[in-house]
Amino acid sequence: MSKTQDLTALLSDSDLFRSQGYINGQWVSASDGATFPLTNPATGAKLADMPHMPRTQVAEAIDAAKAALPSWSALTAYQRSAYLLKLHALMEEHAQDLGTILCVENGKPLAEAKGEIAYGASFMQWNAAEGLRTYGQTIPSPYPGTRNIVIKQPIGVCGLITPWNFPNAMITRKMAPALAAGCTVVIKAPAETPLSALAMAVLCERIGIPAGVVNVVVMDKGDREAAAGLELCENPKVSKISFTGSTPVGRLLMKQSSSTLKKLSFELGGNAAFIIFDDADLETAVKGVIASKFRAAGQTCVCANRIFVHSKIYNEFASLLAEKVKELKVGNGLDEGVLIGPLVNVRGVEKVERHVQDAVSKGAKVLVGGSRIKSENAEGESCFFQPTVLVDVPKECYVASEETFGPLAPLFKFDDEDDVVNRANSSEVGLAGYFFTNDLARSNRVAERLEVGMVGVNTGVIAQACIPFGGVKQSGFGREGGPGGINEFQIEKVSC
Ligand SMILES: NC(=O)c1ccc[n+]([C@@H]2O[C@H](COP(=O)([O-])OP(=O)(O)OC[C@H]3O[C@@H](n4cnc5c(N)ncnc54)[C@H](O)[C@@H]3O)[C@@H](O)[C@H]2O)c1
Ligand SMILES: O=CCCC(=O)O
Repeated sequence: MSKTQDLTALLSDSDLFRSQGYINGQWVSASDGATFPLTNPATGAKLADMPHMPRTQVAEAIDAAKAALPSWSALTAYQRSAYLLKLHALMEEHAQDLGTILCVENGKPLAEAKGEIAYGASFMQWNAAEGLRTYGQTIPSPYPGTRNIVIKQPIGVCGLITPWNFPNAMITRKMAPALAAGCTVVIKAPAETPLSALAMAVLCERIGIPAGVVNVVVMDKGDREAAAGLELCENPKVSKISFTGSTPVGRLLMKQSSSTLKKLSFELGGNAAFIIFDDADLETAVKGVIASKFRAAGQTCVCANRIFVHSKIYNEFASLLAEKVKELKVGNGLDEGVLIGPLVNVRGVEKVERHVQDAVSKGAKVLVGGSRIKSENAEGESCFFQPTVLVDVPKECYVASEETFGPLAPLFKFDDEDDVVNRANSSEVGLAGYFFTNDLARSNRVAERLEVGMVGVNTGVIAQACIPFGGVKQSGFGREGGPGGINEFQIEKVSC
């Protein structure tokens, strides 16, 4: 029988732990009592039995959001901004508890989880301010005696579908601009990390956000998840879907939303190229790779996936990187000094293993790591994989074309700028790209040529609430954060 873990024992405010959904200001179980077990990926211990909600409850949440819309959208921008600033303050106050919940359900180390809470809170702060600046326009008219006035209005009820890899920040990145704009929301929490979503609902309830403005529905992966997606896409009361997740699910949601022609913004998968030119500062580049590749154990959409190193510095760079990667301590995210936690589930481990085995079978060599880690106290199968560096990786292998979503750094060799930019661009997705160089002219040239939405120049860290976040090609469309992020949740209306 599997062990259970009492998460409340780790919290100073145990009320933040909730294992029911939140609909119309009420904490509710699945209407038919169905549940699914939520487990800690580091230990396999059961954290809670979560509600496995049917489609009818998603429809109820949509009804609640629709009913709450008139009064929420009628508040002044200043009143909504004040709510967001309160949420920001509460998130900072409860960072330790929110970080602990996130660490235990997702696996990322506690310090990193608390960093995510600060990142998540920054979307509240940014959008509290942006909500005050959703300016309209007056446009000179060609007709005498008239003027054209453009105002911005909330788009309406928004369905927010988010992934498990940033259980807090992917929600706040959508919810904050939606609420600031005057929209109400139904959040479909990821099955792997519902507790962080529900803890945010607790904070909303505490600051008096009215019933129905924020709703959180929860269900396991599979049929009910697909039914929830169908309801959100097909229900005419929902005006907008904001989705972060994989490209295949994005394609499906787009198809499903065509019946009601919803406004969509999609932040989908990536396959970031990380290019190190021969004039780069190697110590800085190594730090950049570690930051980009090993954050969240390699489970971020903007992770370096294909690392291209100029042949003149290839061996030196590989050994510097290997030295640092060997030092990364792997373990339970609650333990002191741990920098790499488990992957979110065994499927994630199997994918990394498949990418390593495929590359090695085609001639790559393992410089560091390369295997699963057997975890002595884990129940069932271990979710830990060694941080890995592969060298001499051939062009034709899975890791060159698929997102690994794990702690695997494959080093490809290149000789020529044109060739490496073409290889970087030879992907059907285009979310983030990175390069390291000390040549200013090249820096401008390569940044413009990379077919992605975001470029890191001499840095492996790009995430900030104040910049437009999003991709091109099959990484999706729409931008979150930045000055335009709130526009995704508004319509422009003209009166002439
Ligand atoms: N571009 C970005 O900003 C960004 C950020 C984080 C993650 N991602 C991408 O997300 C992927 C990893 O996350 P994942 O495995 O959870 O992705 P996923 O697409 O399987 O799931 C994402 C969310 O969609 C839900 N979902 C799945 N099928 C659904 C359906 N039929 N209807 C409605 N909802 C459905 C899931 O429950 C989850 O809440 C990676 O590809 C990663 O690159 C992108
Ligand atoms: O996984 C994708 C989001 C990562 C980020 O916001 O930096």
